[in-house]
Amino acid sequence: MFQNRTRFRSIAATLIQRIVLLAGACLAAMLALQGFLTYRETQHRMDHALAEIAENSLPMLSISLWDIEPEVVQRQVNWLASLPEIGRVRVLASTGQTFEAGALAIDLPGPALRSLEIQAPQGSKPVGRLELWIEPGYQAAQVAHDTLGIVTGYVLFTGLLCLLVGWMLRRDLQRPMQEIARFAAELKPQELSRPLKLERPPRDHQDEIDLVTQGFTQLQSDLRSHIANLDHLVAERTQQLEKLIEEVHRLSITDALTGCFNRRVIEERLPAEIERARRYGRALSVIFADIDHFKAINDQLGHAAGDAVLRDVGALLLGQVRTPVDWVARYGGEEFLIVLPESDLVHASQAAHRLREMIEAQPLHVEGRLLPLTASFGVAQCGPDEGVADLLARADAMLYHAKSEGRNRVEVSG
Ligand SMILES: Nc1nc2c(ncn2[C@@H]2O[C@H](COP(=O)(O)OP(=O)(O)OP(=O)(O)O)[C@@H](O)[C@H]2O)c(=O)[nH]1
Repeated sequence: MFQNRTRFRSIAATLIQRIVLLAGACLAAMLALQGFLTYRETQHRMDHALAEIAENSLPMLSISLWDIEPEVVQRQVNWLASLPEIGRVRVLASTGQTFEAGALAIDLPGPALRSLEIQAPQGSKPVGRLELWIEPGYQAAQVAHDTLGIVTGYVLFTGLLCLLVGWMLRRDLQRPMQEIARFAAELKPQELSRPLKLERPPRDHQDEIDLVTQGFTQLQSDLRSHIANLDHLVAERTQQLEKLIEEVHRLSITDALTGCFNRRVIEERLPAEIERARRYGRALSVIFADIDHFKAINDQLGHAAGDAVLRDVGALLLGQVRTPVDWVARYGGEEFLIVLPESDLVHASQAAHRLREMIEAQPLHVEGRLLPLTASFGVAQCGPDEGVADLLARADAMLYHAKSEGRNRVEVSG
């Protein structure tokens, strides 16, 4: 799921391994302790059994030895040796006779575990001595038997406990943690609203996994609002940028003084207009307008006054054309070009006359003075195969003609 240099192992698996190791160590310690205690208890039990056997055997042995009946004594010794707890039996009679029986060699086990005086029946004097050795195999078997029973219980209990703890760790820790990790790894930025839902048994309390889940949900919500803020910011910035681009574009095609289009628009837009008019068989005309004696205004009233005149004439022209079909551009100096798509020579000529009359009829207010103003116009309609340069040259020739004919005139290229 995750790319990492170190090997992955779940917390639950580590905890289960540690619990099993700890349980093993505890089991071993319990085993040793239980073995020791069982050994002690078995020894005590054997001692007690031995003492009982010896006490019970003494009267019979006393009679047999007093009556000097060796066969009976030997039979009794044999019977004692046949008891499972007894490894070896020896009776030393005061007459010097020895009676022995048992599987255990006498020199192996060391001194007798129990050695008792056998008194004569009347109890006046001893008639012999009874020595008993325990059967080590029997004791070991007893220890093993008792220990095994208890240890089997321990092992079963510990194993069961480990299984239970392992199952709970997997259910309560491993599975939810894996679900959280899988959810986090597969979560896409556009899915931040998808809630993290864990399948957990009902509880009356919260735990660390609930805290992680809540933290994750909080993180998702924070990320969502952060992304929403960013989106909003991007949209706002994009809008500002679009406005700026629009403004930059407007400035790049606008003459700063008059607000008309600049020369660049003439170069870019006029050829396209002519092409469109030709393709659809429509008329297109242009008008050159040039303020008369503008140099005199500059010279007499100053350059600022000249600028004001240019601004006012530009505004007047812009106000009179049929925008956005017709458009006005400052050609240079005090000369304007008015482009009239969809207009033939008659309409263009009428428009030029109307403009001329308006300029003449509205003397401009410049620096508190009323300034009479006229302009000359040259009009031309685009011919069937005519290009931009030829069309402008013809209109310009008409303007030149109007100037030479006395100004404040409209000359139309026939
Ligand atoms: N104030 C101002 N003057 C300008 C600007 N551009 C050109 N001019 C001036 O406009 C004047 C044009 O003079 P001319 O070409 O002789 O034209 P005119 O005086 O109008 O004479 P005619 O056109 O023959 O009537 C020049 O003096 C230029 O310096 C401008 O942006 N502002």
